[in-house]
Amino acid sequence: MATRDRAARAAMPRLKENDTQSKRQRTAAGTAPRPPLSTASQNAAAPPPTEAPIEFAGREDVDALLNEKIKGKNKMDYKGRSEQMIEYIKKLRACIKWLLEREDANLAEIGKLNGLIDAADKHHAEIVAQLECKIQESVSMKEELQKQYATLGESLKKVEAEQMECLRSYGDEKEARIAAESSRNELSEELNRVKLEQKRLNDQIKMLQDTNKRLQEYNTSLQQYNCNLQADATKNAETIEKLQKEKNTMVETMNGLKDHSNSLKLQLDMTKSSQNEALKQKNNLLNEVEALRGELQQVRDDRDHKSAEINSLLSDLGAFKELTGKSSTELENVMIRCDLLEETCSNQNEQIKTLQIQLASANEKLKRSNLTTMETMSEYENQKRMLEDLQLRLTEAEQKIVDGEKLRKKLHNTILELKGNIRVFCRVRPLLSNESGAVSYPNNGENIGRGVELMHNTQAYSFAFDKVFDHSASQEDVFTEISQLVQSALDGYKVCIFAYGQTGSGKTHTMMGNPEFNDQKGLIPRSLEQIFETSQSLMSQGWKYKMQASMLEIYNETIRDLLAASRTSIQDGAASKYNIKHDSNGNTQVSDLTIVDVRSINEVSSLLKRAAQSRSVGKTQMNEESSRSHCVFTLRIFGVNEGTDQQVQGVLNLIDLAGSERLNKSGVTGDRLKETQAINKSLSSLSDVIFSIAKKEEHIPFRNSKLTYLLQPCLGGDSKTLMFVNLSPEVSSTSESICSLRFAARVNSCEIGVPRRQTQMRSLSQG
Ligand SMILES: Nc1ncnc2c1ncn2[C@@H]1O[C@H](COP(=O)(O)OP(=O)(O)OP(=O)(O)O)[C@@H](O)[C@H]1O
Repeated sequence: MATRDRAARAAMPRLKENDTQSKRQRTAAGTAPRPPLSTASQNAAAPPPTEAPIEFAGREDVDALLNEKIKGKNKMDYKGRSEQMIEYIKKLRACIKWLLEREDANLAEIGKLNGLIDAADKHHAEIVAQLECKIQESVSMKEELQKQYATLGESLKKVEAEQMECLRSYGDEKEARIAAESSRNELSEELNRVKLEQKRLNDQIKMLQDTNKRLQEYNTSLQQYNCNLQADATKNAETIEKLQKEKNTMVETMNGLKDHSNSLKLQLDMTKSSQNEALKQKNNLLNEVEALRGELQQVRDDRDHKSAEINSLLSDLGAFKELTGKSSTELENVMIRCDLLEETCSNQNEQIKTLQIQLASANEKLKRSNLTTMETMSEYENQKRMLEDLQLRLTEAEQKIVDGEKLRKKLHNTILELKGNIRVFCRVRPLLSNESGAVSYPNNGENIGRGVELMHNTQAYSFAFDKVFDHSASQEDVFTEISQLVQSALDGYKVCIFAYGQTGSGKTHTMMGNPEFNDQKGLIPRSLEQIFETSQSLMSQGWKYKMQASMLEIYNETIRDLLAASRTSIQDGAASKYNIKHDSNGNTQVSDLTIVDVRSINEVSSLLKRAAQSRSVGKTQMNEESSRSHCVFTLRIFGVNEGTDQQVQGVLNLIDLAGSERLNKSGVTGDRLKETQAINKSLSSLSDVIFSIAKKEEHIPFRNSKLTYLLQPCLGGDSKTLMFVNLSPEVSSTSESICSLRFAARVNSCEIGVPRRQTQMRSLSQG
């Protein structure tokens, strides 16, 4: 069969090859025109053409050649016929040659193709052998698989039997497991409960340990801080005292020198006037001497004249005596006259001598007064130089004091900045006449001035803060402690001071006091006075300040503008205005809130009066008491130094919080209950915020109340915050006081971050 295929395949290419060949030749004939085969017959009469090669394109040409007929011009044209015959024979020969060539080419092609077919047959035989091997393998594999299938069938049967067994035992086990699981659930619930309890206890322990650790650290840092502060304060006080003494001495010396200089000036003036007098006298004397000299000359001339006269008279007399012998009386008269003249002459000589003596002594006096004047002048110059020297030293000493003060301020600020905590001061108000006290203070140990102790149900409670003011502390004492903090608002810090405590514990007294009386003024009026005074004194250093004040009240979570111009707008406070917004710099804006530019302390005083009036109007309108609302006074300070172009922007927030008493103690109902709940909500929001900050939680719930949202930049940012915890010392308030103190202690341990000063260069901010 294979041989038959091969023969058929060998025959097929041969025919194909002929076709291909003829096609190729036809294509070649198509592209290159060739002379027609009947050329000879057509040109029989023409002379025989030069031998052109005869080409065949294929079978058609051969058929055409075979069908060609030999025709003469007539039957007798043998010559023409024989020529055509010769031509035809030539063509036949060429055709036979072409056919032979084609036969050779075809044979060569057939040989090549037969070689290819043999190779393909060989390859085919190999593939067939491989396939047969594979088939053998598959058959043996199939047998193997059939055996395995049989074995697996048996195993499956066994497994099914086992599975049935297992299902039966699984049913039993399931029941047992359900029972075990229920008991396990019970146990795990118990375990979870125990774990939760353990976690809670661990947290509590950890918290206590943390608190303890922080308290210890805080205590150490406070001790360190205290020591440093005390050392600084002592050093600064010593330096200031020394500088003050030096300044006083200098001032005294300068005053003495000034007196001395004044007396010297007086003396100099006197000397000058006496010198002028002497000069005048001297001139008079000189004039007199001149006159006397003239007179003397006159007298001398007179005398000479008289002497000449006498001589002439004497000669006349002698001549007369000799010649005429006139009477002796006449002679005597002449003699008397002569004597008189001589006497006058000697008198005048005397006078001249006296005058000369007088002149010499006047000259002497003049010389002496000139000398004294010179001495006085040089002494005056010395004194003047000394005075200038002292003034220079005084300026230097004053500069040193200013520098020392600056350094102290800087150190103080650095300490506060490093500490980063909310500072807490405690103030205990005095007992009223009918009250008995439960508060005492440590009188030895490290807590002097910082500790406060309470007795409650025979148990003692001790607390320590940054400072404790007992009942005897005056408004001024309290202000002295916070004046530096207030001062830093002028330096560009945000400062927030708030008073916390139960009703009647002295918050309003501490914050506002009675501005009408000097010794009863609270922190707000005192701070404002200090800020205005300092801003005035800083003008000499090129600082110019602009201040803006606002004052609001938060009552039942509603803001009321205490500086609004009219009563209506105060009532409007209940509407949806007064939205609180904070910008990226931590500055707070309350929409529609009245902001007043204040230029003097008098303006602030009238503002405070206005606010107090608004509060009392609010009180009667809403039937509330002062203690039921939070009162927030804000002073914004914008400072620019004309010399250095430095700009600062500080804020001072002074807040009198609502009373912090608990509901069960107040025992109130109705509107008062609503008020108390609102107060408790905002104060508990305040404590939530502070404790979240203390725990460094990611989310601080500032937005939970208006108060905390308003204070957000002060509590959660870079401001300097101080809390006053006010206490009522009477026994009945002890439990409320302990609550306040516990809250204050936690606040005290709260780190809110490092205070940041808001300052920039004017050119930058304006560019
Ligand atoms: N340190 C003090 N020295 C003298 N008197 C004080 C002192 N502290 C408070 N008082 C007086 O105690 C009374 C209650 O004080 P104050 O009104 O300031 O308390 P409060 O805490 O502001 O109360 P409320 O929460 O009701 O506003 C006032 O008469 C006040 O003058």
